[in-house]
Amino acid sequence: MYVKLCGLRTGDDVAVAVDAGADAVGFVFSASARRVEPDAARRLVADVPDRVLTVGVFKDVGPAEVRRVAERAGVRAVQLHGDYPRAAFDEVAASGLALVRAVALTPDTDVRVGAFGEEMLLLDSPEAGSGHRWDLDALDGARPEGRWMLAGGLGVDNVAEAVGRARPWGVDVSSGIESSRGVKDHGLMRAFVAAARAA
Ligand SMILES: O=C(O)c1ccccc1N[C@@H]1O[C@H](COP(=O)(O)O)[C@@H](O)[C@H]1O
Repeated sequence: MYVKLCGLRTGDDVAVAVDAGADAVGFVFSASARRVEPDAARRLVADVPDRVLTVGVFKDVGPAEVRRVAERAGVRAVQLHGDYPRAAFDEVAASGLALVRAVALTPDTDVRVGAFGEEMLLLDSPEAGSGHRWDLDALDGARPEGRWMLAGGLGVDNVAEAVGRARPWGVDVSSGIESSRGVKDHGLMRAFVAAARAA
């Protein structure tokens, strides 16, 4: 089970995520209580070993700005939330960044992993980063195959049940590992990785 911990903001957050065995860590560059400045993220990214993927998270930000911020921060991948055309993905990928396509599941969602050139697909709630669950029954008949992550209101207490129902390749979490909005709880971070791996 691939595990991404998102919305990290401090050096201690990063150290705990790496020590807990996260596969990927996310830094939010869009409007959010979790937003970090690119230069601050660059200092955090410097302490992440190569085995852990660093992901910049963007919502409704144009491809040129995504590239500029991602390159400034030094992340290796970007996660794009919003109504991006295929050309925007291609423009970002041309700079060598790996892509995570983040979508909410609707009847019109293209759930084929790689349909927009992405390495990973993220199925999230319609309100990204809200901590809200979504109806996993919607996956019946629309379940992706391959490298797709489940997100949206996951936490230590429900990740096993959610994985059992959705059968994702990976999971992604932000709100569920916080003590208050934007403040990571290091005990919950460790417990989440363990619970996801045991699921
Ligand atoms: O966390 C945010 O504020 C955020 C802002 C803009 C785009 C995405 C954001 N968060 C992403 O939401 C999912 C899961 O969130 P949660 O566990 O339900 O809180 C995760 O991929 C975050 O990167």
